[in-house]
Amino acid sequence: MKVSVIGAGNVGATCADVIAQRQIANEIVLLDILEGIAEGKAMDIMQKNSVFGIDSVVKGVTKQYSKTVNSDVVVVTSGIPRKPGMTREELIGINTGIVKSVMENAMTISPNAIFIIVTNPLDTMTLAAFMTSGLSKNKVIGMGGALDSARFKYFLSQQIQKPISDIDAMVIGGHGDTTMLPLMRMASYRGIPITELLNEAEQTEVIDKTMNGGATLTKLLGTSAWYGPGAAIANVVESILYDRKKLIPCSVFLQGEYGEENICIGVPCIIGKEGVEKIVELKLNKSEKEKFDLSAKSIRETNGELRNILT
Ligand SMILES: NC(=O)c1ccc[n+]([C@@H]2O[C@H](COP(=O)([O-])OP(=O)(O)OC[C@H]3O[C@@H](n4cnc5c(N)ncnc54)[C@H](O)[C@@H]3O)[C@@H](O)[C@H]2O)c1
Ligand SMILES: O=C(O)C[C@H](O)C(=O)O
Repeated sequence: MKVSVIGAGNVGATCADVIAQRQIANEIVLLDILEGIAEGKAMDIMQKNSVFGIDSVVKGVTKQYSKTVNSDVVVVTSGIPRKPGMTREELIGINTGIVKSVMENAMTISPNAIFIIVTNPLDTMTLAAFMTSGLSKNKVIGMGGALDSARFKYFLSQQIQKPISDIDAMVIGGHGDTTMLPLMRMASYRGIPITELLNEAEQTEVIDKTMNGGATLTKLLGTSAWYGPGAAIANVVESILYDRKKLIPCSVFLQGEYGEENICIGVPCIIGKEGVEKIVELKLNKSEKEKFDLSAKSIRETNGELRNILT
């Protein structure tokens, strides 16, 4: 099984490393436009593989799309990350052109691949990849909700002082500081509703921390995060390659689901060998639906800018 990762920066290289370490794919190609960076990171990962006796092969290339031929999954991590104080939406100008050109180059050489878009602003870049590629909607998956849900679980575990693996929780909506919708009503600790364990103020605190999770890390690191993102991408890749049919919130093109159309936004999806195999429609209550609608409205505003850039 072959995975290509386009953009060998912090997130792309970490994702390749996790995929290799967990032996999710036997062949991983890292590609970047900067001379030598992908080759160097691939060599470093291979030397780490040598320490642990891992046989997944990681190759690094500069601009050589021919090496990505017939990939089963292509991960798009190319693009500029935000700096402290910025929003993800501010990246739209430069990242749209990058995502468009990467899709053009990668899809002709891997006609059967499923694409995972990571570049920010995530929901709008997923729409850009979908619109400019002409691929079917099941083959273009935006990774945002998988990471946001991981952060939600982390902050819940901190608040209730219980292990992360005992917590189940999901974030839907946009992958933006103000557009995320952490579903507190559905979060649980081993089946016990979290709403029975935390008072309203504590719940609000966890929601705020989750929504600002990316911004908090960007402030601490001076650039955006990579360990959580790399792992969250690898989880989506694994569900596709092994047809695990995991329920993962992903940004996908909606045509009527959740009352929305012609937009990519985070919703729970069954992810398997066909990519997005099913969109699961949760019964949102009035307040959740209002927040989801506001999230979609805000993404549409950014999508308006996208249409201006693309025309
Ligand atoms: N969706 C998410 O959950 C999530 C999480 C983290 C980061 N991100 C986004 O992912 C992107 C990458 O973040 P990062 O921290 O790895 O940034 P980075 O700067 O470390 O790496 C980006 C890499 O992309 C490369 N690149 C630029 N243009 C390219 C092109 N046309 N073809 C191939 N490679 C190209 C750069 O040379 C660089 O190596 C950013 O847009 C960031 O906001 C999204
Ligand atoms: O916060 C960012 O800009 C990067 C990414 O979207 C994240 O959530 O870590």
